[in-house]
Amino acid sequence: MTYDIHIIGGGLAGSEAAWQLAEAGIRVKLSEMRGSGDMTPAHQTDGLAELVCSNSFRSDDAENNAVGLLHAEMRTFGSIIMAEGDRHKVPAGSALAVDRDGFSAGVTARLAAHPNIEIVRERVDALPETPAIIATGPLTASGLAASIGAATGSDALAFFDAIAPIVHHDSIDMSVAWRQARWNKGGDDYINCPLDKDQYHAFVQGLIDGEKGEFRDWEKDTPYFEGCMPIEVMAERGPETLRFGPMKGVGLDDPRTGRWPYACVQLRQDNASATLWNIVGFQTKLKHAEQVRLFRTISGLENAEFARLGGLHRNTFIRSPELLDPTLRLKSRPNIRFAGQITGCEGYVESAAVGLLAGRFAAAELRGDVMTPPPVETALGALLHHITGAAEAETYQPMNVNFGLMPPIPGRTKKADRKKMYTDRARAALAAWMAA
Ligand SMILES: Cc1cc2nc3c(=O)[nH]c(=O)nc-3n(C[C@H](O)[C@H](O)[C@H](O)COP(=O)(O)OP(=O)(O)OC[C@H]3O[C@@H](n4cnc5c(N)ncnc54)[C@H](O)[C@@H]3O)c2cc1C
Repeated sequence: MTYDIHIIGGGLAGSEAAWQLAEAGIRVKLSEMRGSGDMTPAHQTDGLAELVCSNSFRSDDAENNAVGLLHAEMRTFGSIIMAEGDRHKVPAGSALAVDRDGFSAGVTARLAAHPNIEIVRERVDALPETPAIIATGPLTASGLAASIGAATGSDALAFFDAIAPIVHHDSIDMSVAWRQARWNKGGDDYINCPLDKDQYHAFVQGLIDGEKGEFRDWEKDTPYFEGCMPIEVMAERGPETLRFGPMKGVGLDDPRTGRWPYACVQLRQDNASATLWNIVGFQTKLKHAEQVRLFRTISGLENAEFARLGGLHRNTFIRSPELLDPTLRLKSRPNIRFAGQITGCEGYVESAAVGLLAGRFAAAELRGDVMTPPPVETALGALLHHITGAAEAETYQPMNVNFGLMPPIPGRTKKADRKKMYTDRARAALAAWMAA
């Protein structure tokens, strides 16, 4: 097939960009290196849009949370990531969590069946001269990363990211663990494993003393990704840090005591058949044997069998505010757009959203249409401004986003009031932008 645009990388961003372009009638070549003998350190399959760690797209609440609003806006534009996410949803309270294999298979099948898309399993080692979208993510293969470095003239920024462990359900002792969502929001979607005071402090000490993976020289000065911080790094910040983070006991009623536990570990369903559960927020760089030993000190997990253990990887992304224009084009080579986490945005949903924007901008350009970026009042616009470095960048906090973090609106002091105003303002701005 002859094509109008080349997309490199079939992750969340590249898949979404391909879909948006193809739906607009543009012919797309989508190059993905997995399936051709190459692999990244975090992916495990050849499927497109593979989720490399958690199976959650975070809050789906469009009234109270900016990520939820981002979901809603993406659905408005026919997002394939949201459509397949909704189709493969698993219970997770007010969050949208998905069966990762079903989700990835769904995205792969729909892209493969689209008449305007050709998927080629190949690694690309240089930036193309023709119109292209680079969506190779934080684990971009080294040849292309070098080519990007040469074209941008600036050093790539690197940071660490970690993977949480996954447990087989039938190895969890449900006479000790129990099903409940915190504050009962979302029924019994989570499995909870309680820790008493002694157990908790011994666990924290075990994390601090535990043997960790070695750093290589080139990795030593790389900072962590705040939203995916390894538990042992949190433990090192203070004995109570985990108890106020992923090991919070509040809002969880242990049926054996009738009280909230001192600390608690939560597991979230990871596949549709509910045979696999991931330990929420338990990304780690502890050595595998150490992980097994320590996690089995948690009540209910004494005999846990692990489908996957935690891990740690270095990520790469470009300094997008300096390098990209407001429609995600590389300023020095406008035939190239960047999308997804390689732009420095963090999170599955954000990566897909930037893919959606890059796809729509490219489609408009190839058709000869003018397309203005979405206004900053919308969730998509706020994210775009955050990436391209516009003045209002702080209106979108990529991780743990909620409207409470946004700047106060004069005269509106109550949080609920502000949330409603932001939501109403975002909806009006999106409608006006779509109509223009
Ligand atoms: C270890 C790790 C854990 C993470 N955990 C979470 C999490 O729990 N929750 C969350 O919301 N976000 C998480 N993220 C952040 C982010 O959301 C994901 O990285 C997300 O997958 C980014 O989407 P993407 O499309 O930009 O990149 P990816 O999904 O990584 O897709 C990029 C694709 O490009 C391909 N590729 C790379 N180089 C080449 C090349 N030269 N030629 C052809 N193909 C190439 C890769 O094989 C891959 O399929 C994590 C990131 C990492 C690295």
